[in-house]
Amino acid sequence: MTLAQIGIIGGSGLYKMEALKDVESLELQTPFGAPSDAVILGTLVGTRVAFLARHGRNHTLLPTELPFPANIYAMKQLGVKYLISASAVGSLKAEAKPLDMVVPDQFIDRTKNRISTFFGEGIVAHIAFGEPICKNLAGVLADAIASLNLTDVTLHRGGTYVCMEGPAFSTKAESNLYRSWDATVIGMTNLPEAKLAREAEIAYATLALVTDYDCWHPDHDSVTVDMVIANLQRNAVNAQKVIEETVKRLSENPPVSDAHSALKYAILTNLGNAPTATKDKLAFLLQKYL
Ligand SMILES: CSC[C@H]1O[C@H](OP(=O)(O)O)[C@H](O)[C@@H]1O
Ligand SMILES: Nc1ncnc2[nH]cnc12
Repeated sequence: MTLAQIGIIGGSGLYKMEALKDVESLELQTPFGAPSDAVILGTLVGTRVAFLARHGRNHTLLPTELPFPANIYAMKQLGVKYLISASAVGSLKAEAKPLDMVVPDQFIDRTKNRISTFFGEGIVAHIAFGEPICKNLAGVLADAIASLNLTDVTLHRGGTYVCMEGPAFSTKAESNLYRSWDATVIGMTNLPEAKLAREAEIAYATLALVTDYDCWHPDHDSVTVDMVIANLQRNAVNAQKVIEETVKRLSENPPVSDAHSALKYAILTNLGNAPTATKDKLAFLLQKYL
């Protein structure tokens, strides 16, 4: 049963969607454990959506501690087909200034300790990930941002998000290295989420909200949390407006997405002979293919 077709994962600063009505709080369990916190089901501009605070509503989980598989599987269990991730990021380019919004189209993986697949235990799959973000969902998100004409906010369509392990911010040498790779923003969370969402055949797009210039910038010797927090609060207000407008557009005109059939040619194992326990564990992902 589908409880919500649109999911929202709120990152640092976005722990709650103020405009949700008819709210239900679900303490979910998945075969991959419990999600970061209760999933909040609610109505936004007439559409049921599922909201999850990525680090918990009281921000208690480090990026490395995040239960990414449980978070994405929980969204799948609810019937989510489109997932919007709101995330705080540092900027690696002068033109992407604090408070700006970036809708990235690529990732570079610099994580070390993340689980970013549902597969294993007798079932092997290799999803295509050349285009890690759903272009159509990202287009709806970017158009929604553009339509709002937010004060002090410039929209940047496309760009590369470097996903680092953290929790410490980068060194200057690292920050300059990522700049030399032409990356646009840096964060600590979105890449494992995007991979798992693709395996779960959920279209995924990132609303990257710039909080700081990372440490490469001549005005910043290092990134500090107090610098980030001041901008997080303004970003959270803007993010909610953007999400509301995006949900309205998605419900009026749900886009097609390659992500919705990502497993079609990805599974190498003959599922007929695969371990029953693994098939049961992955039931929400595999049901179409069994
Ligand atoms: C706010 S400082 C660093 C913290 O913020 C970002 O989190 P999220 O992507 O959940 O908004 C970044 O990835 C770090 O986890
Ligand atoms: N400079 C930065 N590096 C990594 N993650 C961030 N999140 C917000 N700012 C960041």
